[in-house]
Amino acid sequence: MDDSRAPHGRTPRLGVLLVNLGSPQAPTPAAIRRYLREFLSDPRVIELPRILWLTILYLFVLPLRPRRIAKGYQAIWTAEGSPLAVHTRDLAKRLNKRLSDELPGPVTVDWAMRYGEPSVASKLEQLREAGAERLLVVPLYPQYSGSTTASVFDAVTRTLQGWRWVPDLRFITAYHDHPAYIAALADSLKAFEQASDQAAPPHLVMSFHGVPERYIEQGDPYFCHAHKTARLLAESMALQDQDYSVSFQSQFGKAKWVGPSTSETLQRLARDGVQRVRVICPGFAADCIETLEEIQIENADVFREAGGQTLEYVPALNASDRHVELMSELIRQHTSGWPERSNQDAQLDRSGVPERVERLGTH
Ligand SMILES: C=CC1=C(C)c2cc3[nH]c(cc4nc(cc5[nH]c(cc1n2)c(C)c5CCC(=O)O)C(CCC(=O)O)=C4C)c(C)c3C=C
Ligand SMILES: [Fe+2]
Ligand SMILES: [Fe+2]
Repeated sequence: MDDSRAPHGRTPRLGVLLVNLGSPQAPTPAAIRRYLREFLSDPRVIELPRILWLTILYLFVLPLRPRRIAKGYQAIWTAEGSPLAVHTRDLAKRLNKRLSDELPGPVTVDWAMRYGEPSVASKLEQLREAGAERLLVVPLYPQYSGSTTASVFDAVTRTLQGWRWVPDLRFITAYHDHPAYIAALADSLKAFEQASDQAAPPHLVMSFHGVPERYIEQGDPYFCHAHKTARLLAESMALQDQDYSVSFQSQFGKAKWVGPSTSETLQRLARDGVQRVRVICPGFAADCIETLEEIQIENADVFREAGGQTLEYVPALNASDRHVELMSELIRQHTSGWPERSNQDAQLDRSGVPERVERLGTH
């Protein structure tokens, strides 16, 4: 059991951990297999009877899928690694600088991946070493889902179970309707519009990652969160019903997923004579295989094959100024008024402290 906290005398630090989903370490079948094994073994992600699912996973998914999707990862991979990891890292770096300048007390902003590297456990350990006695965990999922957000909660609390002295802990469960989030999305749409040479903006598709329909029936708020984000974004852009569609992408497995699916939506629009579409994926804080490959490459083909002309993809918030702005506002709101109960309070007036307390005291 780890039992140290910051040695007394050091100022207690606020630790902020941004957590994203995770990505393979390399765009190779072997690395993808390692990543999928961890990801798809999480019972929060696949809610099938364990033995049944593990049989499918080991007999079919892990032997076949990594090779099938490796090309997709190779198409989006950057010199610095997986886009999801690169953007998440850059966002954390920029936030660390910004909040260190702005917040009154010491702060460290860092990032971790729920699956793969850098792990939640290793980053929590580092924050503890740095004296972070207050900890704010920010899963980078605007819309809550048990399959994503709650799984980050599991990873954090599993690590803390091994600590003797746990930090003061706060956890952001969702920010799907936060005005700063909606403003950031609207701002990136407007910037995209200004850069475009077309007079009228094209039909907007708001595409969210899907989840199995059964999860929603059983009480997961994800579908409602996604629709609320879409409505608020449409309102802030003054869009009429016919100007935009809401759809769900990245279906996985045989179960029925929430719909309508993004590719069917694009086919329907093309059949209805829509020539140009603009796609935004508000549920993805950072670009990744699901946006850069599935939307920008695959679904652009789907749209053209159905008779459409151009699909423009609006990049995720990534490490942009508007994302830094949104995150610093969220973090400020969730940490303001957080009392500094700390080791410093425990620096007792030692007069009259019994010898045994003096000897064992961690103060
Ligand atoms: C943004 C929210 C996400 C939800 C909700 C979500 C649910 C969910 N995903 C799968 C299966 C897969 N997802 C994969 C990739 C992936 N998923 C998200 C986000 C959400 N998933 C991100 C950010 C990524 C990208 C990772 C990257 O490396 O770029 C994959 C891996 C790729 C593939 O094999 O197609 C799978 C598998 C399920 C089953 C699920 C809901 C239960
Ligand atoms: Fe996913
Ligand atoms: Fe996918």
